[in-house]
Amino acid sequence: MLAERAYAKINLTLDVLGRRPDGYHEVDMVLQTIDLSDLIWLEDAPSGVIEVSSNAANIPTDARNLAVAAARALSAACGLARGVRIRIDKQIPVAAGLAGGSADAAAVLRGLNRMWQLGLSADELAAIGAQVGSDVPFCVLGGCALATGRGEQLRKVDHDLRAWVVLVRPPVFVSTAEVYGTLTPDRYAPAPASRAMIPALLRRDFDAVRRLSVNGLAAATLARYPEVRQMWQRVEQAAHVPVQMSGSGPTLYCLLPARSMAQRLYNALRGFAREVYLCRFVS
Ligand SMILES: C[C@@](CO)(OP(=O)(O)O)[C@H](O)COP(=O)(O)OP(=O)(O)OC[C@H]1O[C@@H](n2ccc(N)nc2=O)[C@H](O)[C@@H]1O
Ligand SMILES: Nc1ncnc2c1ncn2[C@@H]1O[C@H](COP(=O)(O)OP(=O)(O)O)[C@@H](O)[C@H]1O
Repeated sequence: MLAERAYAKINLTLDVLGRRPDGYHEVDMVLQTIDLSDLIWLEDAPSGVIEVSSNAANIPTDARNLAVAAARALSAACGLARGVRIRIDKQIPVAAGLAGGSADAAAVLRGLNRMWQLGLSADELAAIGAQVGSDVPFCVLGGCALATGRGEQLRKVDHDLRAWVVLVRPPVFVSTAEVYGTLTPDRYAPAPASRAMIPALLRRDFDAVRRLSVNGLAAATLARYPEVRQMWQRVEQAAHVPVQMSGSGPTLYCLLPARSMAQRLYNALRGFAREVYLCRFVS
């Protein structure tokens, strides 16, 4: 039996540059790992079957589970036919823009690489992860990175800015495909915000990082889900600092420079939102 942590991410920036002939969108995003995580348990299954179970009732427990898809992709890439029992202790909210499923998939790739002694490099695992989902390669690497292409091309951003993150998850489930599907060309960014965000991270300029955070999918999600728009307004009123959305949403976040400030905001938001989380950047 082996355990592997699966960390969530937030999008510090997310710019959509255009639509590709394969139906995906060309993106430019600065992704940051945060210390909100699922725990993945892996155990050999003599049956030869890949099985998954979880404490979360709202994720699939068949081949649609991204953890199962990852185990299958890894087996296929290595020409193996081994079984594994996967247990997901879920803490990351589902369909929330925090890459919970991708994080689980990445943890399965890292964990099976150890358990099956495959000796694959992080880059090789990331390439297999790209077959499972656009955000999986980033979740294999973790930390902070610039993600381009459909999100699978990564350049590490080695910064040591410390920041606290207060997350609020409005009570709706958002489909990533649907949000990308409703984007119109007027939402495409002429120049990606990562160009200014990355230098700000590297010089540890917290105020600039907070000011520069953008999300080119936010308008589409807000237009489709009025609950998210409402929550955004309420968080803004309570926080007195900028609010941003992660991924395709609906999770909203505020960045704070100190734990005491983050704790105060967490307490305030708990007054009107059921799902609030206090986290920090993980490098
Ligand atoms: C929006 C983002 C931002 O980090 O995150 P989440 O909200 O999912 O956390 C990602 O781009 C999501 O990545 P991920 O969730 O792995 O996407 P995938 O499974 O590969 O794709 C789901 C669907 O989203 C659309 N899609 C995804 C990525 C991309 N660059 N362009 C797209 O148009 C496609 O319609 C695709 O069928
Ligand atoms: N292991 C998993 N954890 C969470 N969601 C999963 C998993 N496997 C498949 N899914 C499905 O993936 C979709 C996206 O979920 P998730 O990865 O949590 O959100 P997001 O893509 O917004 O970051 C959901 O519809 C969910 O049912």
